[in-house]
Order: sequence, then structure tokens, then C-alpha cells
Amino acid sequence: MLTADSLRDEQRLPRVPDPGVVVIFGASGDLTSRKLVPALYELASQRRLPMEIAVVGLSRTEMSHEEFRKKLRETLEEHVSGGVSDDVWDSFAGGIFYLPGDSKKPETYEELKGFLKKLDEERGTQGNRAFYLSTSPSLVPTIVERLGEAGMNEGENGGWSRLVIEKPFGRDLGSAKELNEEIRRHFDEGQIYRIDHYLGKETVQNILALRFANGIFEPIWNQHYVDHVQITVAEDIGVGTRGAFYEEAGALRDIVQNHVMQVLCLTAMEPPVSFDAESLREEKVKVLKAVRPIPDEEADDYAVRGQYTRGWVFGEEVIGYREEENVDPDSVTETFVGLRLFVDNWRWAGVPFFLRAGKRMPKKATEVAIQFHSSPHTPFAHDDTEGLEPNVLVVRVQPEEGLSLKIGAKVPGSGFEVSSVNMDLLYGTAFLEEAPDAYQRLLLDLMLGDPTLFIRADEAEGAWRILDPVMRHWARKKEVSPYPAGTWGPEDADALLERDGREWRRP
Ligand SMILES: NC(=O)C1=CN([C@@H]2O[C@H](COP(=O)(O)OP(=O)(O)OC[C@H]3O[C@@H](n4cnc5c(N)ncnc54)[C@H](OP(=O)(O)O)[C@@H]3O)[C@@H](O)[C@H]2O)C=CC1
Ligand SMILES: O=C1O[C@H](COP(=O)(O)O)[C@@H](O)[C@H](O)[C@H]1O
Repeated sequence: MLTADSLRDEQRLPRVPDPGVVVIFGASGDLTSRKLVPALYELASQRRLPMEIAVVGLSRTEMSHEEFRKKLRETLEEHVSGGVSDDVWDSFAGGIFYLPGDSKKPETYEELKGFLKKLDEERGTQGNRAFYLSTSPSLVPTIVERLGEAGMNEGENGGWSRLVIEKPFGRDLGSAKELNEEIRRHFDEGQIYRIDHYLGKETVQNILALRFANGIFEPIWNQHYVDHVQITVAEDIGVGTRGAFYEEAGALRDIVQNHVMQVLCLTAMEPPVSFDAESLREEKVKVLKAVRPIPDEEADDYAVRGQYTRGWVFGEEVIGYREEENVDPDSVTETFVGLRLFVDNWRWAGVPFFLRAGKRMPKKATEVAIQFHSSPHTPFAHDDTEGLEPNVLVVRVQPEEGLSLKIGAKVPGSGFEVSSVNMDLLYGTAFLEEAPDAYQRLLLDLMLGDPTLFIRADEAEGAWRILDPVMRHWARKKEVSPYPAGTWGPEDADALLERDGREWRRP
């Protein structure tokens, strides 16, 4: 008989998914070798995958199964944390296959279908298929349509069929809606997994744990106690070899529409009734709906667009964005975005949310900082409180993952000088287990059929709805504010906060 305790024990057991095949469209590409295959390898090495699992890569480049395995093996070492074990690799690689083919052509799907049936017989993959679309966004509608036409929108012999769509999901609200409609012609919403790897990060999930596993934060998580919120996604790297992609995307589409908006949702949402996919996603959508619309003509009061110029990062001189490979020398594409948003609901009325994301900043730092109101009265002498700042709770998403609370404390000595100090918690030392990479978590959830940490159609559309007026305004204005690489963004970004009497934190 199952008792409450045995049920709990059962839930604590590692979750192992059904047998099945992961088909990767875009198998010769960067994401496959840098993220997807290393994550699957790590899962295999932790025995999180069943024996009857197969990975089928598909792209146009001619390669045999063996050449594909060799290519993946050559770069694997760089992308897994604890080194590669030959035994684990040999066993994992035995389930990796490659099919050369053009994903625009119907015959590719006939061949794929036949190959997957053969795998069901030979490797026991039981008709379950996950199609991971790691290709350029422009190919997504065609691949989805071809999968539907070939009947692969259903698993074989009662198995399941799931579809993973990478970001960016559309280019604006209109195209995201169209894309959702096109996909839904062939797949039900329950089969669609729109991926945002930030949701797979342990520390992003920890925003939820912090808020809803502790009784002390929720009562002060509102306009009565919070002065403002700052969300920062800063990277020290430039666009590197991704100039062509970045020229099309820019920081708003590449990072803000997805990662930054998701972090905003988790920070601002109401407590969900449970952690099932629909309850969680429902609350996130409510936040997006509550964000005050930005009028096109007032967009400069809410949004700043910056682009890095030549400068210095970690003591090294680096080129400006316009000098990068495959970038127009007159480009006005943004590599920095600053936003000032308001979540117009009972909890957050009047609290500004300042969001920024940028490349070539002085360091890599992703964090959420909740700044509280100053204490209403300090009964100390004015001179004794010069080092006192408001309380700030910082969730450090990366690096040095953890929490930090800035509090006022007495400076040791015979007087009563008070100053601000930080109380720090480092997850790395608090828990001995290493956090899994985001893609590991998300690929496992995909195979388990758990969409909680994936984006629902209305979330993707809700995020675009907020940003569309800004994009329209920028498209008309055709200007971008420069900032030297290695600084925290253009001067207008400071002005965005100064007009509200606030200033950016230095992470
Ligand atoms: N790279 C990254 O860090 C991240 C990427 N993403 C997203 O992931 C997706 C993939 O990115 P990434 O790997 O960098 O892209 P790449 O340009 O490196 O890879 C694209 C892949 O698509 C294949 N391809 C192109 N046209 C066809 C076709 N007609 N038929 C079959 N295959 C085709 C290419 O192979 P071939 O030429 O051999 O056909 C290649 O394997 C994109 O949507 C991107 O936005 C998201 C987050 C991070
Ligand atoms: O999706 C993307 O994210 C990375 C940053 O991811 P992180 O996990 O290193 O924070 C960014 O560099 C890239 O431009 C973007 O496409």
C-alpha cells in the first residue's frame, strides 16, 4: 500500500522519461553542438535517460552517422562540466544518428518517417518523437507544415509527438500571432514547447522559491514596501560571429522580449494556486497584461536604445559594434536596451520596474534587485547615517548565484554610526550539488511532457504587445545612442532613472 511517506519518496526519485527519439532540425549548427548534445550527454551520464532513447540530427550538410558523432565528440569536452567519459559517450553515441536533407523538401520527411519507424523496431523508441527546431526562425512554418503533411504531428502506434520552437518567436506581435496560428494548424498547444533557456536556469526558478517558499518576503513584496525594481542582464561579450543574426534581431528581440520579460513575470506575478503549467503561466500572462502600454510618441520616456563603440573590457581593447563582422558600418541596431515599465495592478501601483540588457558591459551579471523604501525615520544623528542606504534584496541569477540583502548595521565603536552592509548567500556553498545547465532541465522536461517551464502562446504575444510601440518608434527614429564598450550603457539610460529620482545599481 502507498502511504503518504512512500508517495513522497517516490516523488523524490529521479524522473526518467519514456523511450523516444529527439529529432534535431539544424543538427550541424551552433546550438546543437554547444548546448543540445552536451545537455543530452550530461543527462545520459547521470542516468536520467532510458536506454531506449535516440537522437536524430537533420540538416543539409552531407555526413554519415559516424562523421556526425565524431563532429559532436570533438567539441563536447568544451561544453560539459565534469569531462567526458569514453564509456558513457560510446553508449550514448550508439543512439545518435544523422540524416542529410533539406527541411523544405517533402521527400526529407518521408525518409525521416521511415527512419524513425526503423528506430522504433530496432531501439524500442515506442513511437514517441520530439522535434527540436534548432534552425533559423524563417524555416519554422515550413518544417511544421511538412511534419503535419507527413503525419508526424502524431506519434506512431499511440506514442506522442512534441514540437520545440527556439527563440526568437516571431519578430513582433503580428508575426508571432501568425506563427502561432500556423503551428496550431498542425499541432495542439499541448504539443508545443516554446523554449526560453532562462526558465531552465536554477536561479531563475529560485525567484519563485524565494517568494513562495518563505513567509517573510510575500507580505513586503508590493508597493507599500518596494520603492522600485531593477532587472539587469549584462554581458561582457560582444556579438562575436553572430553579426548577421544580430543585425536582424538586436537586443530587444534577442534578449528583452524573452529572457528579461520572463524574469519580470516571475518577479511581479501573484502566487499561483499550484505549480502546474497552466496555473503558473496564467499568472505570468496577467503580469504582461498589466504592464502599462507605452504610447509610440512617448516611447523615449520609457525606452533607451544603445550601441557599443570601441572601448575596453577587462583591460583589453575591443572593437565597436559597427566594426564587427557582417554588421553594417552605419547600423542602428541596438546592443543595449533600457526600459522603464509600470505594472498597473493593486500590488505594484506606482512602482517603476527598470530593465536593462546589453552587450559589452563591464562584466557579466544577471540579477533582480528589489529596492525597498527607506525607513520612515532614523533616530540617529545625521552625521551617523551618511553610509546608510535603503534595503535592497538582490537575486543574483549569474554568476556567483545567490542572494544578497543590504541592511543597515551599527559600525563597531563607541558611537552610534550606522552603515549599510550585505548579507550574502551563495548557492554554490549552501548546496553541495552542482546546478544542472538550463538546457538539461528543459530537455528532460520536454521528454517527460512537462510544459511548466516553457512559454505559452499568449505569453509570447503578451511580451511583444508591450514592446511593439517601442520597435515602431525606433524604426521611425533610426537613431541609436552610443556607449563605449566596457561601460554600463549610454547616458540616456541614466537619464531614464534620474527623471524618477533613482539611479542604476552597479552589479
Ligand atoms: N546559438 C545560440 O547560442 C542560440 C541559438 N538560438 C536559436 O536556435 C536556432 C539555431 O541557432 P544556431 O544553431 O545558432 O544556428 P546556426 O546558423 O548555427 O544553424 C542553423 C542550422 O540550420 C540548418 N539549416 C539551414 N537551412 C536548412 C535547410 N533548408 N534544411 C535543413 N537544415 C537547414 C543548418 O545546416 P545546413 O547548412 O547543414 O543545412 C544549421 O544546422 C535559432 O533559432 C537561434 O535563434 C537560441 C538561443 C541561443
Ligand atoms: O539567448 C541568448 O542568450 C545569450 C545569453 O545567455 P546566458 O545564458 O549566457 O545568460 C546571449 O548571449 C545571446 O545573444 C542570446 O541569443
